[in-house]
Amino acid sequence: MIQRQPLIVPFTKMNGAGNDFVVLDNRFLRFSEAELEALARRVCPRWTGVGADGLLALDPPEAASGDGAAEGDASGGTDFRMRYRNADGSLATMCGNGARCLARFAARAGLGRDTPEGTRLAFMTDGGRYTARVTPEADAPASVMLDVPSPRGFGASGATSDLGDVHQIWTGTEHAVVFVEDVDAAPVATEGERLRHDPAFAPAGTNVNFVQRAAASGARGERIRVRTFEKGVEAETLACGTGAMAAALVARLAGGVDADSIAVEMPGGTLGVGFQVVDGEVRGLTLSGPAEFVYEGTLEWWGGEE
Ligand SMILES: N[C@H](CCC[C@H](N)C(=O)O)C(=O)O
Repeated sequence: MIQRQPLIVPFTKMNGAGNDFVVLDNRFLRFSEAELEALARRVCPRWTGVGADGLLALDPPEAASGDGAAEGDASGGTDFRMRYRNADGSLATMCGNGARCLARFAARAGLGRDTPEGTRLAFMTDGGRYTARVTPEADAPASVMLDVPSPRGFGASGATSDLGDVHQIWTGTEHAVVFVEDVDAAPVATEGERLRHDPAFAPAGTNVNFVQRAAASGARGERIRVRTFEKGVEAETLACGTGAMAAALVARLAGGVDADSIAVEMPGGTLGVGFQVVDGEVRGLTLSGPAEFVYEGTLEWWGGEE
């Protein structure tokens, strides 16, 4: 059917440490996966759209039978379903900063359970079931802590780089990690893009993180500096949550950083990564940091492809 009037779509602009998103309340809008893909390509470009690294949609919770990945958690209910599309419309199984922003959006919409420490929420994603805690609205600046399922697939990637070893780890989505002396001088655009397309990561591809360990020798190394080239944005972003976790974990497992709580400085802000390593296994992984509302607006949507 030819649509003669645009649909007026309310949206919220948010960011987590500069990783920015257009957020839709899809409980009411009910856009399909194909529509969300097309919408992401329409609204994420910075000159002709709103400008964002990705599109987030808050969907109603799925029936319990759909929550198969709930990891045997007897209390496996969820408050909502997260959908995420990269700026180019591609699906990412997880976005750490996006999940933190969507948790805050959901808490403000009245979802979750209020406790003295803030609002607790559970939600399903394409990367499994997550829980989050959003600090009370009165406690500015707001911070959101995400509890993250254990990472997988840590090891050598098979890709090579003149910069050194290329590690890989899955923290909800695909990540490569390369250590550098000076992250400010790292060739993020060129070497990041090359590794993103390296056959070792086909067919999914990978996000690529350049990591600088704490400079001072003798320091316990609780701080690292990271810049990330993101697939699906096909550029460096100001911060990446799953990338911060990948960088912190590889720094701990292979980078000589002896800490279970690592501050990850990214160009747009600092994210906190916590975990324990028990018998070589990572447990209790968390990601925390800011999640901010920027503005609300309305989009004109003509449907489908222009
Ligand atoms: N910025 C996101 C990652 C998006 C993942 C995406 N670029 C992909 O894997 O395709 C984060 O905070 O984790």
